[in-house]
Amino acid sequence: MKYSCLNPIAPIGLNIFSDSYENTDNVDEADVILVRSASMHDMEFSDNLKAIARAGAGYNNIPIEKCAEKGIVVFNTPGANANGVKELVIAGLILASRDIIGGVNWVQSIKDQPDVAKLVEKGKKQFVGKELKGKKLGVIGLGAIGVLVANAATHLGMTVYGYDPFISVDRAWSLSRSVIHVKNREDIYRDCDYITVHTPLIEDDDPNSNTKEMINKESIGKMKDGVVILNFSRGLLVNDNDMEEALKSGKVAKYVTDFPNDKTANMEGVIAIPHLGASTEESEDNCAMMAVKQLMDYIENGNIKNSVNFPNCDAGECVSEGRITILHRNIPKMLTQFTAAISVLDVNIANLVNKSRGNYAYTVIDVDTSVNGEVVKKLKDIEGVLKVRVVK
Ligand SMILES: NC(=O)c1ccc[n+]([C@@H]2O[C@H](COP(=O)([O-])OP(=O)(O)OC[C@H]3O[C@@H](n4cnc5c(N)ncnc54)[C@H](O)[C@@H]3O)[C@@H](O)[C@H]2O)c1
Ligand SMILES: O=C(O)[C@H](O)COP(=O)(O)O
Repeated sequence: MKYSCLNPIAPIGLNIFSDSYENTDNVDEADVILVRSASMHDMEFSDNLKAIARAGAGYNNIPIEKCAEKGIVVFNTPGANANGVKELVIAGLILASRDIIGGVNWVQSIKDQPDVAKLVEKGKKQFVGKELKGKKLGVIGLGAIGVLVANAATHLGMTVYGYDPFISVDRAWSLSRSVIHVKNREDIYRDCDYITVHTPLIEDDDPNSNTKEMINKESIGKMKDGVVILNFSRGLLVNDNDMEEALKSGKVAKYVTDFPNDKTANMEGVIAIPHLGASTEESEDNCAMMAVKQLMDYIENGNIKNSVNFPNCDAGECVSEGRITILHRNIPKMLTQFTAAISVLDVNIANLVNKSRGNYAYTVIDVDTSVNGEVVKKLKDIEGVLKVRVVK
């Protein structure tokens, strides 16, 4: 098996690959690809490519539908970098409230003058800030990161409002009881001094699901004067023109973003961080290890965990004589056709697992004899089959 990395991936993760895996710089010959934020939208994928692992959370840099159509399973590593982002969000809250950046830059500007200590005491009043304790924080999106941010902020003495209409049961369990559950974004807009967004970038006609540019003229208009907005999710969650106007008028006091661009990097009132949320040794290690383990389990056993375009499926370790995996469309009569194709050739099915997700489905078939090319050909010829792989 050959793997290719489109971004630097932490060695502790790559070292998990056994001797059966070798690195290649030629993406066209790779069986699996590891990626962080490199855009894959303009890439052509070879027929040999079986899986892509995003060592991170957001996968908007990967064309997941196009991959599904080619039978390429795309994984991400949910939660693996959440603590790194949480800590930077807390730093963002503090940077927006205390003029640490202005103060530090000012000290640099006076450092060659005589009696710096005296100048500091005289000049520090220009950098007076506010405390977070007692302020209201709205967290939109209570996933791996949002929950950690919400919980941490309660320990800073903030009153925290949380909004997520799609929150998972596990996340709900881990959310502090001190977090106030709100059922619509408007409550957050109306009441909060700080608003932080932790949803994926989603473009959808349904305004409840859509997150693209959810921070815009209209939503900002519903917010408190002097609100602070933090965006450690994706730049496109915010309409930059509307933000510029709101910063100029003072409606928004500060905009903290981990995704600066040509416009926001030049805007007054913006604290621009160069996408450092997950750039900690710990997060990079966690993501790399999780990504490699998921890829190996898929290659060696056909198991799918944390895919973003195919259903999760755990058929266990492959102990039977043969195992075939089939990525296919989620349409009627597929299983009947698979079993028919296999039984015609006198092969006995020992175990079968079938899972579906939206338009796509996945079937793992364990057989009592080793799999021959004829079986594979018969399966591949079935309408709706996207990829057939002999795992063993
Ligand atoms: N700055 C960074 O370096 C960095 C690092 C990791 C993740 N991210 C970004 O942060 C996002 C969130 O990461 P995560 O690990 O918490 O992901 P996650 O999948 O655990 O959580 C996302 C949450 O958003 C919720 N959600 C989806 N649509 C929503 C909507 N319309 N309104 C409210 N909530 C909605 C989901 O229900 C889910 O609970 C990622 O998608 C990525 O874009 C950035
Ligand atoms: O979605 C993510 O996981 C983050 O944006 C991190 O991206 P990175 O791996 O390029 O730092």
